[in-house]
Amino acid sequence: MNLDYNGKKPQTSKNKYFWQSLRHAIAGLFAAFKTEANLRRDIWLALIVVGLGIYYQLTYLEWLAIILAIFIVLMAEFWNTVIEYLVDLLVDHQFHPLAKQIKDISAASVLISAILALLIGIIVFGHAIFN
Ligand SMILES: Nc1ncnc2c1ncn2[C@@H]1O[C@H](COP(=O)(O)OP(=O)(O)OP(=O)(O)O)[C@@H](O)[C@H]1O
Repeated sequence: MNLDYNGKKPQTSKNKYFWQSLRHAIAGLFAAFKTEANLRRDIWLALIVVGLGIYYQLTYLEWLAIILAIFIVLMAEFWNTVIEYLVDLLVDHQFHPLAKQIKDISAASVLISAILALLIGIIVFGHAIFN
């Protein structure tokens, strides 16, 4: 994680303007993509799924289901990353049974979202391929 602020005083007060909130949210997006290999893998998978969707000419409702599935998985990955950082901040990488439980349950939420995406993918592409 890059914690170098180029000598500037880091901001710890609330954002005052929308563009400030947006800039920090985009910085968070880049930070997550830079550090999380799982997130980068999910983006590649999502791009492949979108390519297949274009190839099989999915309907309006099928696209809706696929887009929802992709964003639910990404949201779960982002929250999992947040929880991992929070736990590391709290226990400073020391072993703690509760830290393990929190991280494992958080990882389980990603697994559940991935199962949902897989089911949606099977239903949508199964229908598109065999009909
Ligand atoms: N402080 C800790 N105390 C106890 N167990 C921990 C601790 N930190 C990590 N673990 C265990 O190691 C696993 C991996 O932790 P880590 O923070 O590296 O997640 P990760 O490999 O980035 O997970 P993911 O694959 O979901 O991104 C956790 O699921 C947990 O079982």
